[in-house]
Amino acid sequence: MSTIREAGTGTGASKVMPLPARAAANTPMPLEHGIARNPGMKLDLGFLESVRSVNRSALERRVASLTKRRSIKADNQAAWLLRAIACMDLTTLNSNDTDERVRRLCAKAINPLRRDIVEGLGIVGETIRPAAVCVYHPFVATAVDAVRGTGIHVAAVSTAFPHGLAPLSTRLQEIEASVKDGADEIDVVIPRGLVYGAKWRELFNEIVAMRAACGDAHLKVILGTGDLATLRNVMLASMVAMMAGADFIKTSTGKESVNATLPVGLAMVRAIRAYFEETGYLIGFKPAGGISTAKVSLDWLVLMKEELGRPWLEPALFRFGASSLLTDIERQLEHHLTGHYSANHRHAMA
Ligand SMILES: O=C[C@H](O)COP(=O)(O)O
Repeated sequence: MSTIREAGTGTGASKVMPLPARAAANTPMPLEHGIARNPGMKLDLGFLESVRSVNRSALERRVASLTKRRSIKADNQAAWLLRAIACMDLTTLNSNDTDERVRRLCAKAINPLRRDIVEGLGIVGETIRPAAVCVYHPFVATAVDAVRGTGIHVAAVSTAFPHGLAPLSTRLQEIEASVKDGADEIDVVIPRGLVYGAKWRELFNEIVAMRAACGDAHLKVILGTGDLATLRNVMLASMVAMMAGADFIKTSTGKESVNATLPVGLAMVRAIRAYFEETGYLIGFKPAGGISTAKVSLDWLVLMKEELGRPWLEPALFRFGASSLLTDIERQLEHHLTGHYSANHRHAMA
């Protein structure tokens, strides 16, 4: 088996998005020294009003060209799939979650691939693990305990996930409780009604308060894009979240009838680019919900590389929110090595 090349080197000559002069002047810290945390900015209603409409068919055409044109094969594909694991928030968000299930999820995160697959790929001794496990608040302490010392983060879905329909004070208390229990990252949901009513200032103020409640924990803002009706709403909600200090913007809870789709993801990625051009800050992106196949994960990675560039193939700026993706990636890697697929139950999850 030949050495696996680093993911991100094999789909062509895409460059990191050029740094515009204005952003270059504002960029607070070069990438090689880490990514400066987005401090947010004042709510710019003028900018929001200037966004007229978003051309859905142009986004769909762009997605089609990216996913059809790019074909990632063999060793190169295995490398990209390992990259997908490293950029994963391995998730369990079920009504029947238990401490025991969360411990099993964490055990899988610590050893995401079977030993024979690790040996076959020639990556013994390399640490390839999901960036985080993602759980409901009551399981944060259990997860923190289970992954202690591994470098895996614990993300908590707080703020009355998945609907966000509790008083703001209750939602802020939930964030504070998750942080107290040791969560490194907090995934919050926005009340979608604030978007329908174009209550941008109220939405902005809520997210500012959530960011304050997070303290040092990183804030991922879930838009629930399947509920937002228009791509313009998706763009505007993305901008408001970033202006309010989001570290990441995230598509979906996994509980909407439509979750992460590539064209909607592209609209959010373009909003990240616009925010970068305005402020110089790099915001992370997390598609989540319904991403369950290795093939689709490759489409998302290609989209990130082509639209934003190499920094967005790192867990600091890109995550999949996924409960079953790891199972399919492990199956595909086994197929890559043996030419055979095994049953899903041979790749035990939580
Ligand atoms: O945030 C993550 C999602 O809830 C996971 O959704 P999924 O179960 O469809 O992978």
